[in-house]
Formats: sequence, structure tokens, C-alpha cells
Amino acid sequence: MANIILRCLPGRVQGYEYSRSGNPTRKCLEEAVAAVDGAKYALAFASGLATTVVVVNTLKTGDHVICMQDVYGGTNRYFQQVVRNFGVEISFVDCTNMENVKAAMRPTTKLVWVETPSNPMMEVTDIEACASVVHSASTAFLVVDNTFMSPYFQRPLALGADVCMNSATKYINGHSDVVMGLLSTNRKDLYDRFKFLQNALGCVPSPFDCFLCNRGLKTLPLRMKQHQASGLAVAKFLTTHRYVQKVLHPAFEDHPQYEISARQTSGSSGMLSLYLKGGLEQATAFLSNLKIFTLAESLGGYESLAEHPAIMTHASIPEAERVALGITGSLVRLSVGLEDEEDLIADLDNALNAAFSEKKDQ
Ligand SMILES: Cc1ncc(COP(=O)(O)O)c(C=O)c1O
Ligand SMILES: N[C@@H](CCSC[C@H](N)C(=O)O)C(=O)O
Repeated sequence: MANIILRCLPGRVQGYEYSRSGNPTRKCLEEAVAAVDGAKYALAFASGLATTVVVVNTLKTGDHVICMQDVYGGTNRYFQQVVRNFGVEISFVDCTNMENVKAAMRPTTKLVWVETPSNPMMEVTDIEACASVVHSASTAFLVVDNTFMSPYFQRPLALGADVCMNSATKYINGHSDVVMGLLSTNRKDLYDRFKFLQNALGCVPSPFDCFLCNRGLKTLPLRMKQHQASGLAVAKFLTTHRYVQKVLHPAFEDHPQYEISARQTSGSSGMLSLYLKGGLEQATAFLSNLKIFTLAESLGGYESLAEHPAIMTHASIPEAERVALGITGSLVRLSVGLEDEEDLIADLDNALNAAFSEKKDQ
């Protein structure tokens, strides 16, 4: 009887032995992600940060990492407050300028980590140029965190990156109901090591989350087109607003890396940041007066979110470093969702006017 039951387990029949090591639902998602990233291989992990942990676990004590200076606060926190404790050296570098990357390279550099556009300053790194610097000067591999763009608008592997990483929690899943990370690569050596670590470290997503993410992926093109259109409409509106100092959007001609962005992407997402006139007081008043935008961390979902990077997503970065990056009290980040564009604009207008009239009344 026991033999019959065991022989009937579908996993065994299909060559799967244990769900952490591999399961058909995860495999199905990984194949779909490889296809959209233009990769031979893709792997899914328990979160975006778990994916970063796996990448870093390919290193050893004494190795050196170059990390883009403006990255998601949790990536910065992991490199500064965890990875450094294991004797891996980290340089935070402004990778928008290739001379900085060249100057930071060392014989021990094994990993270059770039996020483009970056969170929250929307800085753009030239992926092709960066890959060429990294590959000509070292045996390091280049990882591009593509979370803000998704594969619909940017394909880092085709531009020379060795690894493309995504927090699938964001645009790829798109429904704000899954936390997951993905990486894809064409390099068999890296894939083999990542696959080994996926099992050995155990930071895997559940099959149900893989099912949800695969289902979300089906509508990625439709969602991204709408995020782009509404994101641009909101950004254009904000540039004309009397209480807005500056809008950071890579598709605007005044963005410092506008030409690079236009060359390496096929569009823009719903992400943008803005500086309000005034400071922290006006920024918090603005955020508390929003009604359609929800005040929350995360991004890339169907719903519009607004957040204050200095207090929320990037709070773990030491204040002086944060301010030097431009993450000040007056900086707000928006993730423009799929609601009607005119409602979103009216919400922002009302909240801005309310924030500044509250100030006047005091
Ligand atoms: C650009 C970027 N990369 C990575 C991460 C980490 O992803 P997760 O929250 O899925 O761990 C985030 C947000 O958390 C992010 O914004
Ligand atoms: N409180 C969390 C921060 C989550 S930030 C999520 C996302 N990357 C974003 O930028 O909104 C933490 O401390 O990790």
C-alpha cells in the first residue's frame, strides 16, 4: 500500500523531490520570467531582499562590492549593516558617471550592483557603458535591479548586464498581494550557483505566491502602458503646480540622464519623485491630505501610493548620507496606479493646496 501511495505522488512522477528544491508551480513562473527578461534562466525567491541575499552569498570574505549610491533603503541597509560584518567591503558610488565606477574598481571587486532608475531619486545608470567598464576591468558581474521599470520597459540583459533582479512584489506581480524576488541570467555558471543557493539558503516563495505572480504577469503590458500614461500626466501636472519645486522623472528632458533613459528603455513606469516648496512640515501636511493616493511604502501596484522616503523607505540610511543623496524633508515619492488620471490629479491638487493653506493659517 505505502509503495502505491508514494508512486502516486505527482512530484515524484515529474522528478520533483521536495518543494524547497523545486516544484512545478515555481518552475512555471521561472520559465515565464526567463521569457520576458530575454534570459536562458530565471529563479524565484521569497522577496526582493532575499534575492539580494542570494546574490551576495556568491561572495567571500575579502571581496569588494560596488553599489550604486542611491538604492532602495533596504538594499543600502543590507550592504552597510549586514554584509560589511562578514568582511566584504562595499563602496557606494554614483554610477551615473562611469569615471566614478572606473575609479572605484579594485582587483577584488566581484559584484557591481546598480538600480536604474534608482529609488527614490530616479537616477539613471547607462547599463551598456557600466557593463563594459565592469567587464573590461575585472571578473566582477553586474546586477541590475530593474524593479522600477519591469521587463516591459527595460531589458538589462540585452544591454550587457550579467544578472537582472526584480522585486516582483512591485510591477511584475502588480496586485500588492505577494512579496517575491526574481533574478534572471544567461550565464550558466551564475545560474548554477544561484540555484544551489536557492535551495541551500531556503529563501523560496510559496507555490501559491508563484501562481499569483504568474497570473499577475499576464497583464503586465496593459498595466505598464497605463502606469506610464498616468505617471506622465501626473508628472506634467505637478511641474506646473505653484507649490512644487521640482519633479524627478526620467522621461522629462530636464532629467540629467534623459538621453540615456530614452536610449535604454522603451518607456517609463508610474514612478516619480518631487520636491515640494517648503520642508518637512509641508510634505507631511500634503501626505496627510491625500485621499486617493494611500500613504504607504511599496510601489508598482494597481493602487496609487505616496510616501516620504526620509521617514519611511530610506529611514535606515544615516541622515547625513541621506541628505547628501538629496533625500530631504521636502522629497515625496509617488507610485501612480491605475485609477482615473483626472481623479489622481485632483487629489494631488487638493492635498497641495490644503498643505500650504494650513501653513498660511498657522
Ligand atoms: C528597487 C527595490 N529593490 C528591491 C526591493 C526589495 O524588495 P522586497 O520588498 O520584495 O524585498 C525594493 C523594495 O522593497 C525596491 O524598491
Ligand atoms: N519598512 C520596510 C521598508 C519597505 S520599503 C518597500 C519598497 N521597497 C519601497 O521602496 O516602497 C523595511 O524596513 O524594510
